[in-house]
Amino acid sequence: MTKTKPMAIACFGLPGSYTYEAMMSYFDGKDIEPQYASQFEDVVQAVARRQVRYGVLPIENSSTGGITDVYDLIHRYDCHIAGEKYVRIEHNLLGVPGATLADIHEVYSHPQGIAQCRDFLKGHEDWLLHPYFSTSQSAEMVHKTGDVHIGAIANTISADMYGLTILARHINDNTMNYTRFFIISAEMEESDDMDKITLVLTTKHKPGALYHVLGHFFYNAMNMTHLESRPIKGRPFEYFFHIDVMGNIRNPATAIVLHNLEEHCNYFKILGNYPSDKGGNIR
Ligand SMILES: O=C(O)C(=O)Cc1ccccc1
Repeated sequence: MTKTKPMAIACFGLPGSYTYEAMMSYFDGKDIEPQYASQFEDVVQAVARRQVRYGVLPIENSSTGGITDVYDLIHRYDCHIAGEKYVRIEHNLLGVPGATLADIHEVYSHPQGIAQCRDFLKGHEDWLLHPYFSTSQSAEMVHKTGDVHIGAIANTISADMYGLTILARHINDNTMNYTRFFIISAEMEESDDMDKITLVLTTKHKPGALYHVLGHFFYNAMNMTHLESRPIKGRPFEYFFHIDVMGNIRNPATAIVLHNLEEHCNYFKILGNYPSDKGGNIR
């Protein structure tokens, strides 16, 4: 019997990152071979160069909003969205075994980790905060230093994986803290069970242009679930609009709405049609 090769997946961070959690739950039961990358761009590049089948990246947080550089990268590298996954984010302050909260002077984490724990960190204004590659890489780094004065903001999985202790538990400002992750691919995927569409477009330079774009969804009863505007490089105060709507591009009624919408845009691209995460993890 021939053995099939595991599916190569590019994952942001090191094992234990929140993106790792998203990957493990999205590909649960599948034979995967993860390749870890410290930078968002490395993940997108590996997908665009077809070195891996899929990439996994954070795209949006329920408290801090869109992780905007990821939108730009997916579009710039001509990648597509093949799936999404929501993960509950619970941050902790981790230190080396033997450290106490009073020992900590410096804290490392992904910028999202630091931004989501502002209230807790306000209580420790003397701490030096270091934005770092990912939460898991911060945990690994603290482990390597062996220094009781240095902490990392990360999840409990990273505490276990990198041999750290939890000095303060659940330190995120918002207890209902979720991040949405994208599963990206080089090719556009299509199937009948897909129910969410992500588009990127620019409007014509006319008053009310965005109003008309949004009106297409409203008058055709298409549920728009997200809108993100991103500045266009070299064109001050002009924007790419990234829009999520519910639907399947194989549905003739949906295809007509999208076609009519395209006529009203200067630029229009379907980034992906994928099965929405039914929010099984949101509680
Ligand atoms: O650094 C990580 O672990 C990531 O996956 C990025 C991130 C950081 C904080 C909240 C959600 C995602």
